[in-house]
Amino acid sequence: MFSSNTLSRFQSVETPFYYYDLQLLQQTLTACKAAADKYDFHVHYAMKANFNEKVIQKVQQTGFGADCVSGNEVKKAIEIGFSPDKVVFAGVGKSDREIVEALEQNIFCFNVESIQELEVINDLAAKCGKKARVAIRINPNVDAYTHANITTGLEENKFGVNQWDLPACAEVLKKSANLDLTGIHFHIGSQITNLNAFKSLCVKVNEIKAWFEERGFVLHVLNVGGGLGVDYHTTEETPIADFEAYFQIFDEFLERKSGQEIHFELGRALVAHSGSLISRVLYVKNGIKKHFLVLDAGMTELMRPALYQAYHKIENISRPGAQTSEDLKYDIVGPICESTDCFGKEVEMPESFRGDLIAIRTAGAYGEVMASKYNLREQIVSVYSGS
Ligand SMILES: Cc1ncc(COP(=O)(O)O)c(C=O)c1O
Ligand SMILES: N[C@@H](CCCC[NH3+])C(=O)O
Repeated sequence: MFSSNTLSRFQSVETPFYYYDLQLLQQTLTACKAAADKYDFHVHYAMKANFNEKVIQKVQQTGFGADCVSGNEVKKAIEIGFSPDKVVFAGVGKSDREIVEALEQNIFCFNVESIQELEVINDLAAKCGKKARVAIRINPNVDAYTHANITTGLEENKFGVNQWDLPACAEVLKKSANLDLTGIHFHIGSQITNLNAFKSLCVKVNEIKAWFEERGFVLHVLNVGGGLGVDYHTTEETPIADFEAYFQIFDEFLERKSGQEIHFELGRALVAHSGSLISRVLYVKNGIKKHFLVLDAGMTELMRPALYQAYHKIENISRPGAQTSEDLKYDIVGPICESTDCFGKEVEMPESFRGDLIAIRTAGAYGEVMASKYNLREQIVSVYSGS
């Protein structure tokens, strides 16, 4: 729950807005860093999860690298202070301009997602008089047991080089004078809560690593991506993900040679719980079959429920401690001209009124950054505490 100071501060800010608990963010980053350091693991923060400046500044100060998925993310990371040798650039559709700009910045490495991309990077690096460090992103065909829309490591997904293309990939690597192979890269999906998925990933990485090493390639880096999920139901009870249990799996199941670095690309688990979307009830519509709370925030501010039917805990923070009843359930909707503009259906809430403040919790990852201008909505603003 929010402190009374925070609640009274909320009264003076125009809704909707994102609220970030920077203290919780710092505790989360510190916990992750300590757990990673224990195994000498390297974490690159997946900037796509949240590139709010205050958030990424804290991430940068913790000593993590940055995992970027567009030229603008690469630029932003460097601008904020991430050292280029801690910046990696992934994505299935890097444009020539984005590649050249990243080459000019001397980033640590491109996570390359197709053989054609490998050839293009080699040509562009030659033109720039550079050697591009590359890791091959491989599609391991490992089930992440997560929502179908956020699974990335199955053969039907567009991401990475398929295993049957590895011989051709090795040929291109051997003949490309302007490529320098740093290692191999994997990412099987997001919001993964069944840690067995990561065990299966380790088994696959061991196999593929051996394949490369048998052919004389030296792999300095094994990058196993991100994907660690958070519990959206227990925002207060488990505000910090179990990083120790997560890293321990890789320590136990991943084979590494001495000197070989293990890299991670965590996004959601680092930032999700520290963000909430704060909104106000504009209207209460009581019907026979349904009661609706119409908020001033919509799918334009938080798209996850509309996009993946994602669950977020919704609280009426104007009525702390007020009783809920089985008989009073609301559909919590926004003002956007779409029927999917709904944050939750049949949500048990205390009786709510126009003007009440509503918090949509665990919205720090893939929330603000996925906001859109649809319906010519206002630019979303952010409020911070605990800095
Ligand atoms: C290549 C890559 N790395 C890292 C991430 C971060 O994932 P998460 O936020 O689930 O940790 C993603 C997003 O799914 C991704 O596509
Ligand atoms: N945007 C997604 C996750 C996709 C992660 C990026 N590959 C979410 O909101 O859960």
